[in-house]
Amino acid sequence: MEKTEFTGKIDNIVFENSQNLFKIMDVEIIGSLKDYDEETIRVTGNFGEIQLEGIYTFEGSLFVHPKFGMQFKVESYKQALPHEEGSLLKYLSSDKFPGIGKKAAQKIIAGLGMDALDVIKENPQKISTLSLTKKQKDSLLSGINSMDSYSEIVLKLAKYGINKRVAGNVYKAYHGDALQRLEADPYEPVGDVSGYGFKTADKIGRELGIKPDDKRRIKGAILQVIENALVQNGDTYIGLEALLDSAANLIEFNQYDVIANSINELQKENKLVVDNENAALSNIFKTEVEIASELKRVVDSRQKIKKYSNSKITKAIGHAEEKLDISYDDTQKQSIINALNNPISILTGGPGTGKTTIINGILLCLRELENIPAAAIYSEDTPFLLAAPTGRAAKRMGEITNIDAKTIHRLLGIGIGDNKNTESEDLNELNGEILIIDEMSMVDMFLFKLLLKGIQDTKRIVFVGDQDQLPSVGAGNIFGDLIASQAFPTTKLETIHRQGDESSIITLAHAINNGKGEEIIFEKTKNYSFIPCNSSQVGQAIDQIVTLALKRGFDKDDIQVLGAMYNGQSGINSLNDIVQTIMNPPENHHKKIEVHGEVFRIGDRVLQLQNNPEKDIYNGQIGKIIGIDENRTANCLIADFDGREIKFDLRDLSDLTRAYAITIHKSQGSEFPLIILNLTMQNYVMLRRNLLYTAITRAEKNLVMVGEKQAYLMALNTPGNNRKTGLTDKIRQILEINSQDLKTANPKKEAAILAEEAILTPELIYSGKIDPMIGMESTKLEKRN
Ligand SMILES: Nc1ncnc2c1ncn2[C@@H]1O[C@H](COP(=O)(O)OP(=O)(O)OP(=O)(O)O)[C@@H](O)[C@H]1O
Repeated sequence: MEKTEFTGKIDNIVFENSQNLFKIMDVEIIGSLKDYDEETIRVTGNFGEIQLEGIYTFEGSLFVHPKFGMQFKVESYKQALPHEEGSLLKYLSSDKFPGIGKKAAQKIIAGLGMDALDVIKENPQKISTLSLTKKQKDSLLSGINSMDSYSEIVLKLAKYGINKRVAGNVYKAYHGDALQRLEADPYEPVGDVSGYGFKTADKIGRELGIKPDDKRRIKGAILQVIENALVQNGDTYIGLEALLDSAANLIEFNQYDVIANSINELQKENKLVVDNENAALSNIFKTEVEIASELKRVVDSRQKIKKYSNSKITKAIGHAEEKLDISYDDTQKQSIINALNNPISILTGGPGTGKTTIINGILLCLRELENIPAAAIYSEDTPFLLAAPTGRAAKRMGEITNIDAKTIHRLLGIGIGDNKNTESEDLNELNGEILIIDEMSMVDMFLFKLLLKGIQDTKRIVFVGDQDQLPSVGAGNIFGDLIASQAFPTTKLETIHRQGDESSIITLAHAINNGKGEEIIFEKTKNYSFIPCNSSQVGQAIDQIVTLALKRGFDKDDIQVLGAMYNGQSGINSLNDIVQTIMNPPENHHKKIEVHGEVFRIGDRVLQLQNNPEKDIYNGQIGKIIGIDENRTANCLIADFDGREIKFDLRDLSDLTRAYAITIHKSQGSEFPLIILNLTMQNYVMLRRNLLYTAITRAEKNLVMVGEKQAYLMALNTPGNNRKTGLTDKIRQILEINSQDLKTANPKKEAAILAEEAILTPELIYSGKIDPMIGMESTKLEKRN
C-alpha cells in the first residue's frame, strides 16, 4: 500500500523484543490517517525507547494482517515536538533539560519562537544566539540530541552503511548521543557493541576523513583483534606479537612502534592489560584475578576446619559401600577422602567412571561423620548444597542423589543473563557442610566468579565434571584451568565401571579421548553405527532413521537429534522441520503459532534458550507445548516443563525453539536413550574432538552417527580445547603454588577392546541391506530416489 503519515498517542505496547527493538503497539490517532476510519490502530516496526502516552509521527503504510486486520507498518517515526506555548514551556522546563527552568524556557521561546526545538535540531548553532549559561546551553543540546529517535539514528547510520540491527545495538548503547559519539570516534564502539566491528568503524572513519595512522583507528584495530580471540576462540588473552601482527594487518601498515604506543595508551585508559607479553581486555583480566583471589579466600578461611582421621573415613566409606552395594576402587576412595578433608577438591572423569557414585558416597560419609539427621538434609536450610549449570543437569543430579539440586543461578538467586552485572551483595549466601557442583566444564568465568563470591561458610566445595567435554560457551576454560593449576586435590577417574548395553558407546567415548577413536568409530556395534552421507542427504537419512526408530517402539521423547549449527542444509533448523513433520504433523489440526520463522504446535517438544529464574526455567531445559492461543494474547503458549505449566507471552517466545534437533552445545548436561548425531564438512570450523566426544556421551543406550566420514575424521584428529587462558597462572601465583605441590592422582588407564563389525556405506543403507538401527528388529530403510 502507498506510503503515508499520521500522528498518534501511544496507548499500549503490546509486544516488544529487546533484541531487535521490534514492537507492536496500539496507537490512538490524533487527526486522521488516510484510508482508515477507526480511532486506534495497531502499529508494528522497530522502535527505540517509546514513552507510553507519548505523541509520535509515524511514516509507513497500512497493510492487512491475515488474522488481526488492518495494521500500520512503520518505516520511520519521530517524536512529535510540542509547538504551542503552554506545552512547549512545560516541556523545556521539565527534567528532560536539567538546569533549565521556566525563565530560561521563556528566553528560548522568545529567541527562537514556537518552533524552537525544530530550529535547534536543524541547526544546533542557533543555541549560541540565546542568552543562556553554558550549562543551560549544553543541557538544551543534549536534551534535544537524546530526543533523536531510534528511527532517525537508524536513518543517519544507514548513510554509513550500518544496517538496522547494528544501528539498534548502537542506539541501545549510546541512545540519543549515538551519532555525536560515533562522529567523534567511530572506533569507540568496537568490542563494545555487538555487530559493530572495525570494518564498520573504518568505513565511517574514512568518510569522516580520519587518517589511516590516526590513534583512534589503531586503538580500534587493537581492541578488535583481542575481541576476535575472545569471541572466536574463547581465548582470554592474546600474545603481544600476534596482537601486533594482526593489528598491523587490519590497519594495513606495519609500524609496530605506533601500534605499541597505542597499546600503551589503551593500558593507561584501563581498556586493556599487558602482562607477561600477553594482552587481555581489562574486564576479562580482572575477572580472572578476582576468581583466583576468591579461591584463595575460600581456601584460607577454611584452614581450621576439622579433618577426619583415616580410620573414621575408612569406616564411613565401608558403610557407604554396604549401603550402595559396591566397593569403591582406590582412586574413588581417594576422591571421597579429598572431598571430606579439603576446602576445595576436584573430581574429573568420563562417562561411567563413577562420578555420581562418588558424590553419593561423599554425602553418605558426611551424614555419618557429622551425624546429620535426614530431616535436616531435606529441610529448607539443608547442609548439602548441590547444583549444576543447567536445569537438566541439576534435575539429573537431584534424581540420582535423591537430594534437591538446583541450577547455579537459582542457588545464587540471580536473574536472567545477569552474570556480568550482578553485584555480590545481591547473591544468596552459601553456607552448609558441602557444596558440590556437577558438570563443571559448562561453567563460564562470569558465573564461576559469582559462585565463589556467594560462598560464605560452606565448609567443603567439590567441583565435579569431565574435563574432556566442550568448554563453556563463553570464553575461558574454568574447569580445565582449575585442574591445570594443581592447586587443589584432584582425582582423575579413568576406569570405566559401567557395564551393560551402553558400554560400547562409553568405550568409543574413551577411545576418542585417547586418540584411538578412528579404529572403532565406523564399526557397526550393538549400540552405535555410522551412516555416511553428504549434507544434502542428511535430512533424508534422519527422516528415515527417526521413522524407523518410532516403528521399532522408541518413545518420541527418547529420540534426540544433535548437530553443530543452526543454519545450512543439515542445520538444526531444517532438521527440526523434518522431525517435527514426523513426530507432530500439521494434519493433526493442532493449534499453532508462528514466531521468528518457526511454527510451534501443541505437542511440540521445545527448548528454552535462556535462563529465566522468574519462570524457574533455564537454558537447555526441554518442555512440551500443551496449550496455544492462536489470538496471540498475553499467555499465548503454555508448555509443560517437568510437570510444571509455564506460560509464555509473545515476548518470551524468542527464548523458545523446537527441540527435536538441538545443538551439541545445548545438549551438554543431558542424556537421551537414542542420539542421532549429524556432522558434515559444513561444520568444519567446529569439528573438534571435544565436540564429537560431548555429542557421543549424550547417548544413554543407542547412537546413530550420520554425515561425512571426513567430518568425523577431522573432529577426531583436531585437538579439543586449546583455549589460551590466564587463570591457571593467576591461581598458581595468588595461591602461591610451587611445582612440587602436585595434587593429582593418576590411576592406570584401562584398555578398551571392541569386536570388529561391518562398516556401513550409503549404498548398503539405501539398498536396505544393512540396518543402521541398533538393537532393534528387522525393519529396513526404504530406498529413496
Ligand atoms: N567401584 C565401583 N564398583 C562397581 N560399580 C561401580 C563402581 N563405581 C561405579 N560403578 C557403577 O558404574 C556405573 C557408572 O557410575 P556413575 O553413574 O557413578 O558414573 P558417572 O561418572 O557419573 O557417569 P555418567 O557421567 O555417565 O553418569 C554405575 O552403574 C555405578 O553403579
